[in-house]
Amino acid sequence: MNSTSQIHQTLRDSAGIRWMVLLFLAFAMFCSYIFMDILSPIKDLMQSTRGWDSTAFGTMQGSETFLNVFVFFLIFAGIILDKMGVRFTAVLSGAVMLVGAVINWYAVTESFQGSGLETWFNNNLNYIPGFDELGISPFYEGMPASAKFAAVGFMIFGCGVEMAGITVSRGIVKWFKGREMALAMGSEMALARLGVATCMIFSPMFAKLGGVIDVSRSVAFGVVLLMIALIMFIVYFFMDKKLDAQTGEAEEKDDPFKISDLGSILSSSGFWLVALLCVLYYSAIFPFQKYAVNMLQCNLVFTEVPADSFWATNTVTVIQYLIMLVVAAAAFASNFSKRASMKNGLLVVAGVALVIFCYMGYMRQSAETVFAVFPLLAVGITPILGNYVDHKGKAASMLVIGSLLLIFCHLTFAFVLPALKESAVGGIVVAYLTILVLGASFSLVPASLWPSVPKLVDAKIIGSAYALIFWIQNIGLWLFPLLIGKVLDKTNPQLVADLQNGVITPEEAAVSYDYTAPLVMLACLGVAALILGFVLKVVDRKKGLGLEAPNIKE
Ligand SMILES: NCCCC[C@H](NC(=O)[C@@H](N)CCCCN)C(=O)O
Repeated sequence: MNSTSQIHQTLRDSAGIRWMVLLFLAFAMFCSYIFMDILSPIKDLMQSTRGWDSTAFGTMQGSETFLNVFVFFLIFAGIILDKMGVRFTAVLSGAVMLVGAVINWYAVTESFQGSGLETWFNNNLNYIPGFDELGISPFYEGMPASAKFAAVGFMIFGCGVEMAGITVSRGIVKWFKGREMALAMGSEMALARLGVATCMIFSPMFAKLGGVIDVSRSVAFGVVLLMIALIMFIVYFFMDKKLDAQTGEAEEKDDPFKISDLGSILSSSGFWLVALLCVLYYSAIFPFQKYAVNMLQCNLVFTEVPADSFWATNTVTVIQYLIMLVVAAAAFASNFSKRASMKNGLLVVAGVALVIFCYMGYMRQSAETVFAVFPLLAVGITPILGNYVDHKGKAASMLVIGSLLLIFCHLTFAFVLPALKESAVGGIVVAYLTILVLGASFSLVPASLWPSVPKLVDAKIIGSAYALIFWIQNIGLWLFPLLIGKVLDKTNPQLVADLQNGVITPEEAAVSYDYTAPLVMLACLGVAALILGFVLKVVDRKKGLGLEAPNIKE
């Protein structure tokens, strides 16, 4: 390298540094995704130890999006991002997530029970004028105090995590535009999915550690990870500062945010189609994810493994997690291997490890470990599909295929799985296959949707564009966990009555719901997303949006 090219080299021109920056951002998102779903695999324990029924659980989970949607926090987050820049917003989002998480943790601790704070929450927040009338209050009369306070923490965390999401997206565009942008976004999402799988495995383990159930241990684990996420963002802060010093750029100063920028985003039909498709698709995935473990518990018969069996030990949990890392690492590495034999070898290793992972999940007879395979497939293939979008394009077609697979999976869960309840092996096999196909769908849509946004709006307003899409998406993410909880209670009236009258225990009730109605509702969202996908293909052709074109011109 001669001295002139050294002078023009910036941090982002070095592939190693660029990918290291991605690692910091992605690891922070990995930690936040763990926290986001930390209570999902222990819904049954929340019911049996804290008295959260489906409505309380759904309301508390839905609160994550409350401030973002109804107080328009996400829109402000977009403005902060475009005004203050990526690095400031990254650190701010890390701090906000941590504050919310600590509150959430305290709410589910033993110390909260019987405290003055618990009494206060029991006596207050039972009626929120305006919000109650509109049916959008994140609290209701009779909601357990711990669920109310946890909801307060979770809504603060929700502001931080969504702010982090748009910030990381803009950060990736800043460091990777014109390079491997979709692969980088796919890799970031892959690590986030690994976070969800990690949480599915470790959250129940921490809650049941030492044979004593304490749900707050799981949340504490998430809080520690969020501290690490904040450190990652701080490290990113300094690297990003150095990049700006090298390039002499300061996007936020050169291109200050103007409210009129929002107008130019909103007048784009392509933007609207992508935003609507996003809300429909994600509403059928993330809210489902919060109930999926419980849905499996209700639709499959799990035989408790004897406490002295090898399959009941925490060692198995750790081994299974290591196997999961092999699946993820081998599939991920296959993207970067130039030799076909090496690539295929890595994919075979990933496939074999995946089968072992599934077998272990079956032997452990727990719904959490069966569902843990869902994000795992996405870990492996999201980067592969991102790479495909970078080099071959076809993003709009991938959105259509992803929606089709989504419909197929929710209908299988709704009608085929309950029919196989008596078949111990058949039920699990169908559950695994359907979860894997859903995982493929969950790779196709995100890998193609997010890298398409920079094609729809001007580069200088990308932060606001992501914020607006996230805001629209958050309306669905707020509504659907709540709706699923309500639909579950409404379509299981006998179970709810038996529980109230003490005919069945909370433990029995927790695993006896009929999930058909909520699943059909989610399949309908898939149908609407599919229709929008076709419309988007037509609009893309007519307006030449370039959604089917590759990101990298070769
Ligand atoms: N760089 C891509 C960022 C988007 C990833 C996307 N996340 C979201 O859409 C979040 N708004 C959702 C947060 C979930 C709330 N429970 C993803 O595919 O994960």
